[in-house]
Amino acid sequence: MTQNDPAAPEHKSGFACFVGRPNAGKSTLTNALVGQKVAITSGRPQTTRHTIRGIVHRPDAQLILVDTPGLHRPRTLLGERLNDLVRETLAQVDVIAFCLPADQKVGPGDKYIAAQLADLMKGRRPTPVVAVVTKADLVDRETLTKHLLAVDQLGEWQDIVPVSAVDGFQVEVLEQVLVKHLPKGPELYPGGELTDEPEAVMVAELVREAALEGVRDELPHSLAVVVDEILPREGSGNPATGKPPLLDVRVNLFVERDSQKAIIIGRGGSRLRHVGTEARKGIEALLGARVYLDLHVKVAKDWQRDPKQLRRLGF
Ligand SMILES: Nc1nc2c(ncn2[C@@H]2O[C@H](COP(=O)(O)OP(=O)(O)OP(=O)(O)O)[C@@H](O)[C@H]2O)c(=O)[nH]1
Repeated sequence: MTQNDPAAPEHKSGFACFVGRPNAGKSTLTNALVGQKVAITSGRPQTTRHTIRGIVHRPDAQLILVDTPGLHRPRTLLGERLNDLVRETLAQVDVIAFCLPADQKVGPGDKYIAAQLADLMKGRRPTPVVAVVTKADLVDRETLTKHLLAVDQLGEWQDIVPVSAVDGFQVEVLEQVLVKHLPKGPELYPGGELTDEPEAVMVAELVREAALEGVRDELPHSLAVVVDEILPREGSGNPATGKPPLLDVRVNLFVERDSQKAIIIGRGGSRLRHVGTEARKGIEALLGARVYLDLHVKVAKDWQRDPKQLRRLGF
């Protein structure tokens, strides 16, 4: 069947959104579907702060993935804002993928989300929900079967799909299932475009990822990263030869306490230098140019609880 075939199914397009408790594998799955690193994964809970879209292009469909922060019980003002953001997103998408990791029993966090989704499904225009059992590679067949049954009991899902983003198991099947729920429609984004996030947000995410690598405790919730400026350095680069300019990228890392600042910076600044080197590699790949990365660590006391600070930091 060709695209010009009158019997060919019409093109579909729309939005899918991933929800699930922190660390459920939402970002990794988004990346596996889109095939490029657009959302950060740091191995720590609640690191995805921004709604990042990846786009799956197919001849018959365009699937736009909205990767949200985990829907969780709010403990702080930041938590409440994140939940509002999630609910707003959920009401607007065409299909929701509820991620539940196969290597963890269905717990209170999952039940909380299931209850929220059940509420949403009672609405006038209920959004279909597909349950996705992630990290299938981490468990044996028997455990997976038991888990699928437990997930089935948890709510009224349109489909239940086990996947592994790491070995690719059933990732295509999931894509198929999500596309099935999209309405007929034209391409919403021109071909080839993988994300519509502003570059600055992606640069901030790369720095955040590098800064969180290997640090335990409170830090994931207490670190906000804001890109101050991205400027081509004067006199660098040569349009005639196609040599890209050197970019000066200035980034602020906000923590809540002096002790956290010390953790980020490390002894004699060694850790921050390492963070800079790691983040720079990703930013150069992203922007396709050489980068001079200037990192500044600042203390913004209790920023998670202060509405003014939250606004200033972009939440
Ligand atoms: N073995 C295995 N590990 C996975 C898989 N998917 C994700 N992980 C790991 O699980 C951890 C969490 O994955 P993320 O994709 O960051 O999870 P998330 O749901 O986006 O997390 P938050 O942003 O905190 O809500 C990371 O260490 C991933 O490498 C998978 O299919 N198999």
